[in-house]
Amino acid sequence: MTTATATLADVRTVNVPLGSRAYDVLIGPGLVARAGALIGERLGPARCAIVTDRNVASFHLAALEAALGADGRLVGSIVLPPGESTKSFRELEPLCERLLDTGLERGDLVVALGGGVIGDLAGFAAAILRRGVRFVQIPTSLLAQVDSSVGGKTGIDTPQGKNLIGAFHQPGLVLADTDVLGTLPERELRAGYAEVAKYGLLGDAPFFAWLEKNHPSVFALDPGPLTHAVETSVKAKAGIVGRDETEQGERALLNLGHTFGHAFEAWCGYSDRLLHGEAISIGMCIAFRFSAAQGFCDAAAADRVAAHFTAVGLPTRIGDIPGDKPDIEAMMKLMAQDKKVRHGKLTFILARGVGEAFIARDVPPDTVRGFLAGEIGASAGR
Ligand SMILES: NC(=O)c1ccc[n+]([C@@H]2O[C@H](COP(=O)([O-])OP(=O)(O)OC[C@H]3O[C@@H](n4cnc5c(N)ncnc54)[C@H](O)[C@@H]3O)[C@@H](O)[C@H]2O)c1
Ligand SMILES: O=C(O)C(=O)C[C@@H](O)[C@H](O)[C@H](O)COP(=O)(O)O
Ligand SMILES: [Zn+2]
Repeated sequence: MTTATATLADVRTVNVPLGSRAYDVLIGPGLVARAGALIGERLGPARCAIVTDRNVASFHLAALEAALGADGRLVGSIVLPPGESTKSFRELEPLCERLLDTGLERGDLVVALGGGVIGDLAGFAAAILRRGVRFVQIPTSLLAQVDSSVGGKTGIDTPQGKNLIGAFHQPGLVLADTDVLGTLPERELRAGYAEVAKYGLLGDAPFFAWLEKNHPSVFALDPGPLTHAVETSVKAKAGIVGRDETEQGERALLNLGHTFGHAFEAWCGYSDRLLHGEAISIGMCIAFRFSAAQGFCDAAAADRVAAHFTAVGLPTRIGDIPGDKPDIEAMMKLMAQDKKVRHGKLTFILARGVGEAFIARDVPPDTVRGFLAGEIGASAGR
């Protein structure tokens, strides 16, 4: 599914400025077919082990194997089950052993070909294999192209909460081939769009306004608007990560909607019932409604956010989650595991308006409990 006629002139490059660990994110068509040469130019003659999932493999693995096999650098491909539940200890252990069986050395490369699940899992395996081997991200979902492949957060989920076991481990290169999005299911495209909109909501009001107008072209995968949306997102993330790699401060803004959203995902058992992007769509709407309830922003801003997510077909309320409704005490327990908790206090990303998110470190649990109980109550019978 790559464009044979695409040239490197169509490719945008965003640098993630991390000193000795800086790397490029290439965005554009035809990158999978050129992966061998692009990796060779930037990372030298390393050998590669591909990690992917069954869905992605069925469309794109042969092309990547051909690209990496051409110059003899491919040592093997590992194909895992698709879905969030793959981001687990259950899959991590055999993955590490299979990677060791390929004989991959520290200077070699784990190549993650897939969405955020494969990127997070394979990146974490690379971080702990032989105490750290290099890795390359080839993100194949919209979510992975705009968010998870950039910034070095890797890890797995546990019943206690999302991404609670993991490491910061930066990739050496990211190849975001926009052609591969052509095979992504519509629901996954929508879920990834929630993270695109996040960049507008957290710090770029003009970008959010652009999305309100241009979202049909993004969903149609029109190359110009699609590349603009991916590049704007990656630039925003690269800037934040470059200033605060390990989330001591500003990086927490990228967590807008996630304290609520992660708790919903855990409640749903990390299943297809609720995708990550859907969970954070609801989470961002709640964060804006909560901000309005606390007097930080106008109710009109919260309405505007929900109206846009509704327009693109994303869920905005707890009542949009299929099945039984979350239990408030279970939610509070899950949110208490959030990695932003400091001295036992919950941290939320709230907003003064569209494009004006801020970090609120001192939100009293009872205020959150009361508000969220109201959101859950309002969803009853929906
Ligand atoms: N590390 C980070 O900074 C970061 C950022 C955001 C999200 N995440 C994590 O990313 C995960 C979600 O990622 P996701 O939405 O990509 O989910 P995913 O990896 O499960 O991919 C979505 C689905 O689409 C399929 N798919 C992917 N690319 C395809 C393609 N081109 N053609 C056909 N099918 C394709 C996959 O097989 C899967 O079924 C979550 O675990 C989330 O926590 C991490
Ligand atoms: O890169 C970041 O920083 C983010 O917060 C991006 C989020 O979209 C992503 O879901 C991330 O995995 C959440 O991180 P966590 O530290 O809350 O697990
Ligand atoms: Zn996210």
